Amino acid sequence: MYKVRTYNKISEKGLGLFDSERYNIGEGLESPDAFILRSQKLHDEAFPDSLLAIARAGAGVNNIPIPDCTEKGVVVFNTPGANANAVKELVVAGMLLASRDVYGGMNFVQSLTDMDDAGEMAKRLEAEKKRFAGGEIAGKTLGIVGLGAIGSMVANMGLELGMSVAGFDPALSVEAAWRLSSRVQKVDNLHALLKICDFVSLHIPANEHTRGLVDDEAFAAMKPGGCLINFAREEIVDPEALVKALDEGRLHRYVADFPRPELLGRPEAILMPHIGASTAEAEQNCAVMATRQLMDYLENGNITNSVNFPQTRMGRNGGWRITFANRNVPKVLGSVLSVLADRDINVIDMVNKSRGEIAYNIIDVESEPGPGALEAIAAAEGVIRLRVLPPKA
Ligand SMILES: NC(=O)c1ccc[n+]([C@@H]2O[C@H](COP(=O)([O-])OP(=O)(O)OC[C@H]3O[C@@H](n4cnc5c(N)ncnc54)[C@H](O)[C@@H]3O)[C@@H](O)[C@H]2O)c1
Ligand SMILES: O=C(O)[C@H](O)COP(=O)(O)O
Repeated sequence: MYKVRTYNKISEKGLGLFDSERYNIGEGLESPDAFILRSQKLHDEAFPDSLLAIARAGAGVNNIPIPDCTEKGVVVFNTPGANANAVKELVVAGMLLASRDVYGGMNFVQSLTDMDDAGEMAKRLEAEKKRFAGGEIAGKTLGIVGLGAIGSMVANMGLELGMSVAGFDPALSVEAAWRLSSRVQKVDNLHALLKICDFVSLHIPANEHTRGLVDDEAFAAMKPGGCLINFAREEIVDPEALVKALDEGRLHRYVADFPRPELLGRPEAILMPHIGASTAEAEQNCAVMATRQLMDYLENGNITNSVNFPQTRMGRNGGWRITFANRNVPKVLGSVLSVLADRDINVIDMVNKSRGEIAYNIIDVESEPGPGALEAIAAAEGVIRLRVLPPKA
């Protein structure tokens, strides 16, 4: 029986895929094989020795201590693209809210509780509506920082809304490039992008390279009166520089999914409580993808969409399956194969993949590897984590 500890609200559409005969799923389970979670911060949590994998039902993994996981051989998965449409749709809402005072206008209407004559009310609305006038987004320039799963969708959507679109991404993946319209102008540095855009939307991960990326210099480079949209992560925007840019009127609106106390009460700040991925569809997509990836890893050792381990898959062929993670240095695989050869354990098929300092292997063998073989493999220099899985048709 595998044990999967859950955190946060994970859609039942995903959790329901775990077969209750083989999986025990729940909050606070002791000695879990895996965690499944959303934004739960794990940096201060002790990891049980039993932990093999963490599935993040979502995109951002800055809530997980990835280097520690890698060191311990814990595979971390995320669900690329599964919530991208939900974020894209909220970016449209953000741009509209930044351009027109929809929120102020609605609040004004709801404040007229003392009026009971429809005719009088209509006159008052017509007289006051000029206070809530705005601009259109068609014809404006939208800049996207990060053209991955979300950024590429936002870019294409900008074109459909009649905007000019420019994008900056120094590490654009081939798949993202295929998704992107050829009408998106590629810009080769952040400040050049900021200079030409009326709206700038951030779609990059929070990491050591992006923390504080939007700083005083970035705000100074921005087109005066521009709007910044942040559905990526709070820490990408330097808070002091942001407040200064709003105070000086250089930044017209800050639309963000990550409110901070100093922004409360400021009409230029349009703030949401981290709801970018909070749609039924996105929650289901993420939970289903995370669950499938986790089950395939626990039952077959296959790795799909990991953020710290190489993509590694091999079909089952009836044999016993040995999987192990190792430091990516010479001779480790050779030592393991020698252990098997010395015990006349025949290899049916194998795959060896590496990613930076880590390597991962799947070796299918004809006969069950006994405790002596497994002890010798686990003791081989460089081996971090070993598993053995029974045959499966
Ligand atoms: N508000 C929400 O609810 C919500 C929902 C989903 C994702 N997110 C955030 O959005 C981020 C992006 O999500 P995604 O699914 O598009 O991820 P993704 O991995 O598909 O795309 C990220 C892109 O950013 C690029 N990039 C990285 N560093 C960059 C830099 N310094 N400058 C320019 N480009 C850079 C990468 O090359 C990649 O193409 C996530 O990491 C997460 O933090 C927030
Ligand atoms: O990175 C993500 O996928 C988003 O920030 C969504 O986070 P959530 O799953 O906690 O809503």
